[in-house]
Amino acid sequence: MSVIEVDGVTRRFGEVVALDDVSLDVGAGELVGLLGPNGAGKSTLLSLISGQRRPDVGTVRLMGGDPRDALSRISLGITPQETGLPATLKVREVVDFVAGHFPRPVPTGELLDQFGLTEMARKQTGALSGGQKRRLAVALSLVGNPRVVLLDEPTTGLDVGARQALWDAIRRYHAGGGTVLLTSHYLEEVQALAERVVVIDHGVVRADDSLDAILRRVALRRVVLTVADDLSTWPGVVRVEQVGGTGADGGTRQELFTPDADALVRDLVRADVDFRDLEIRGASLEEAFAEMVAAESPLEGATR
Ligand SMILES: Nc1ncnc2c1ncn2[C@@H]1O[C@H](COP(=O)(O)OP(=O)(O)OP(=O)(O)O)[C@@H](O)[C@H]1O
Repeated sequence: MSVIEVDGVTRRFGEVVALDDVSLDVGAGELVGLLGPNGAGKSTLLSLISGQRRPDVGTVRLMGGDPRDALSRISLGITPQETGLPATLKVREVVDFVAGHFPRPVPTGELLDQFGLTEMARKQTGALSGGQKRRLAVALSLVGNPRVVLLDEPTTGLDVGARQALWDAIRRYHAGGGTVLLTSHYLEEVQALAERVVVIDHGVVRADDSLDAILRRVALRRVVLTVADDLSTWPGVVRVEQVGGTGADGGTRQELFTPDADALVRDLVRADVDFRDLEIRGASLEEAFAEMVAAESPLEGATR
């Protein structure tokens, strides 16, 4: 069953075409990563799915109904990019307040526990750090026991530990049958969580496929080894990146990009090149993304 159905949707803001004939179907229980550079149209798409805006052309269905109808949204949780929390309410009070709007909320204590917020339950939200506020904002999207959640850059601004904890919470929700559509500028976040990736750029869907299939589109493999020789002009090596300093034996850790890792390794062995600690890696989502979106795309530095 489709939880989200976006069919031939165009949305303009004046002269700007934020979404251009976008179609997207998300089935129950899917975890979909929506990836795109700044201004690609991701937030606009989420705002149409959550009924905050209407498309100019095309249709959007949420749980089979009109997302502008409150009944369709009863099964929806959402964490927007920026969340305004009432600064003088305590964490527990905010959770209770939001829970009060839903027929089957997650018990407040349980939710606080899941998101590591128990110790700050009595703190006013105005006294929380940016990362704690973000955790609370994502927790609030799940308080109503939703069947689907829309997370707009859920872990922006979080440190590594807090991000991992949030990923675990998202995974748990998904493992329990929940449907997730998340946007992220962190490619490793999409790679870590999503089973399916939708790449959007300039309002157009550029790719919509399983994470594995998207990664397979990138032809290059990475052969990582420590070697003293300069292999940048070796046949079959497209590019070399140095990934570590020079060791006592004169060897440096190098990453060789090649279309055929097997052939390259066979050649190196045949030529008796003295390498060690060989590793072969597939493409990263970052490389796949760069191939799909124009080189001058403003996503530079997106893997912060
Ligand atoms: N309320 C608005 N008024 C005018 N233009 C808007 C409005 N909201 C979005 N836009 C424009 O629509 C396009 C898509 O914006 P959107 O916020 O959906 O992109 P995004 O992919 O979410 O970007 P980011 O990653 O920076 O959050 C941009 O060109 C943006 O300037």
